[in-house]
Amino acid sequence: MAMILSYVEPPEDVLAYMKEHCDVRLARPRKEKELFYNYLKEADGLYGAMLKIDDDLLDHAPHLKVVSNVSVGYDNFDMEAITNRGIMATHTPTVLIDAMADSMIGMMIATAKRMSELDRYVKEGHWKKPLTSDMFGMDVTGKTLGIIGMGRIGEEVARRASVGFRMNVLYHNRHRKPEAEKTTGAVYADRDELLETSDVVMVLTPLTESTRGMIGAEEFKQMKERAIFINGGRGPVVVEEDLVQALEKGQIQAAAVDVYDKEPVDSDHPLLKMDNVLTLPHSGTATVETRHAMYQDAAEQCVAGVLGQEPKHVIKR
Ligand SMILES: NC(=O)C1=CN([C@@H]2O[C@H](COP(=O)(O)OP(=O)(O)OC[C@H]3O[C@@H](n4cnc5c(N)ncnc54)[C@H](OP(=O)(O)O)[C@@H]3O)[C@@H](O)[C@H]2O)C=CC1
Ligand SMILES: O=CC(=O)O
Repeated sequence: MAMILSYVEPPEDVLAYMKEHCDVRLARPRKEKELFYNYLKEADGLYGAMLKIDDDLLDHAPHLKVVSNVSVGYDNFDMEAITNRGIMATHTPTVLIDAMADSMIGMMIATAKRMSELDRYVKEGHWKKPLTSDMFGMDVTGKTLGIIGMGRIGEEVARRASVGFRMNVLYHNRHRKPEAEKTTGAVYADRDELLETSDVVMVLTPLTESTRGMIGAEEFKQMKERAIFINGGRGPVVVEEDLVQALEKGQIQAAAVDVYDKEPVDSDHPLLKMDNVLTLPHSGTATVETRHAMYQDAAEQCVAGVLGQEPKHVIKR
């Protein structure tokens, strides 16, 4: 019987589904290192999220047919190492789109309206008189949203923003998307135009060699002084130090961050000390329904892969 090694704990029903088709072993690569590597020697499928899958790991996995990520992002995969060995890589691009788009809109509204700051203001007992203008936020309705990396998730953000909030939506990718322009109302812009004219700049690219560090000091300088910056893609797409400096210098108004260079983020990270920064714990898809759907989707693909069938979302290089 084919064996899947899971390094995450899937919901019970998902685990039961996998067990109907395969032998399933659970082991954590750090906490149960020896056990993990023992199972890896025999594994046909590897199931989980965030673990670096590279030559070092694959050298211990001679039978592996499929690596299944419980996420859409796959920057933890060394795709060359994986495909050179004839292993399939899969991910979960469809089931999380709405949850993630909702989170991006939520981050935009919460930051523009200074909601976490005001929440603390009330809870800490400072609300003794009507709010003064120094505590006011910014409207988003009718403003300009710039999306860098308008893919599956970005398109849903664009749709929500243009229909729901009557925002002018600009986007920048390496390639134009004429169909998506028609269905979402988003307008293509070059990077400079997007950075210079957007009231809210949102980053939703994957982490790749071409996006690493793509938003840094120069890009923050180009943004409006009242701009809100939101990173929902991956931490290293943004030069974190430059974001901190841009906020300290008042080059931008505020930020919302769901992803960091190092996760979990250190508790003394400067971003965590700033009132005008909403800091979330990589929780863009963290709803009961969506996380369950991601686990199930990745499980179905892992099972298909080890049984010699074609999984739904094989990552093409
Ligand atoms: N915070 C969270 O919890 C979550 C984060 N994510 C992150 O969001 C990312 C996006 O997901 P998804 O929308 O499904 O991905 P897609 O692949 O559908 O979209 C990514 C978009 O980025 C664009 N892009 C890629 N490279 C560049 C570049 N160098 N410059 C400009 N644009 C670029 C691509 O267009 P083109 O190729 O034309 O450039 C594409 O339109 C994931 O890879 C993941 O990192 C996803 C889910 C949850
Ligand atoms: O970060 C989450 C993902 O699905 O990618």
